[in-house]
Amino acid sequence: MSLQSLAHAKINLYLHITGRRSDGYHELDSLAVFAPAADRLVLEERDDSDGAAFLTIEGPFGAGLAADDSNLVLRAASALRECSASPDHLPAITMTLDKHLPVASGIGGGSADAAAALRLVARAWGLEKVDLQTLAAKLGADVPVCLDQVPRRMKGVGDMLSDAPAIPDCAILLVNPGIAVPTPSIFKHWKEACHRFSLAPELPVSWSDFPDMLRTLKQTENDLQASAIALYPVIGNVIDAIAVQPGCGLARMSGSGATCFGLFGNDVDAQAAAKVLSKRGWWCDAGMLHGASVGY
Ligand SMILES: C[C@](O)(CO)[C@H](O)COP(=O)(O)OP(=O)(O)OC[C@H]1O[C@@H](n2ccc(N)nc2=O)[C@H](O)[C@@H]1O
Ligand SMILES: Nc1ncnc2c1ncn2[C@@H]1O[C@H](COP(=O)(O)OP(=O)(O)OP(=O)(O)O)[C@@H](O)[C@H]1O
Repeated sequence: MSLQSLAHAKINLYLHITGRRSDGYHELDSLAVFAPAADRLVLEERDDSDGAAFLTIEGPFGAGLAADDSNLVLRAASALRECSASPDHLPAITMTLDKHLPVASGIGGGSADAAAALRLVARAWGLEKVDLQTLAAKLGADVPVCLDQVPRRMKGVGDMLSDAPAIPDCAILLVNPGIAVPTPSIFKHWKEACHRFSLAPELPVSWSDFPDMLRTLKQTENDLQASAIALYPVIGNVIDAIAVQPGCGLARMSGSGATCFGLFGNDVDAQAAAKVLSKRGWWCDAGMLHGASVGY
């Protein structure tokens, strides 16, 4: 048996830090959407029935990513194995991760891979009844939202998901300047430099069109953006370069960076901007939002 799934990049259209928990983690309010850019995970059954899971990694961002127990794909398989009544008799599996998303870049690539692994391994091992949302939350803050890969509002530390407003047709450009940004360092800088909590914005049930969505989003921010720019000034250059591309309605950083995005009313403008900015040696990817346009 062979199964496969795409693990799409998660983009935080806005990210407000709304509070702090006793364990040190910050409460967030964010609107997560998914870009067309994706890793691909393929699962194949082996002949053995000892519950073993193997991983091989390939693709443009595969180098330097360990295929050992630290990889979120294998951690997802382990978490599912623990849910089985007969873990040593499950079909052995090999997974191949084709890595197209830059690592540690604010677009939740590892989380998307973990969610894809949960979806595929649960099918391969007949564990579809397992509560994947609970397992996902244990694997990482962004893993629950990556299970369904549709726009969602995220609260808490990413574990409280609710419906997003219906999103109009919209294209997205992703740009990464080639630096890995560790999330803890950005939160640490924010805590020391700013540490002012934001309010959660009011969102409508739906946006009538692209300009309507932009009006709301322009009243929001990514609260981690200033800290990321302070530590990695090139991120500011990337945002400025996206903002001046024809048709760009909003340019902002996703997550804790360094990937930034531009929102465009149509795919042609987004593709043209990707062509221009990739000449600067930056990783660029453009296309229509994945899994959006509900109700349009
Ligand atoms: C910023 C987001 O990308 C928004 O989608 C995610 O919340 C980040 O999720 P993530 O990469 O899975 O983050 P983790 O690896 O769990 O967190 C790394 C570190 O960032 C800080 N951290 C992270 C998330 C959060 N809500 N509050 C925090 O204070 C903590 O110091 C934590 O130890
Ligand atoms: N399959 C994987 N793909 C990418 N990173 C992984 C994977 N498994 C484990 N990791 C580890 O997770 C860390 C974060 O990687 P990831 O690419 O998910 O970061 P991110 O895009 O900044 O996430 P977020 O948007 O949630 O902050 C990396 O430092 C990497 O070592």
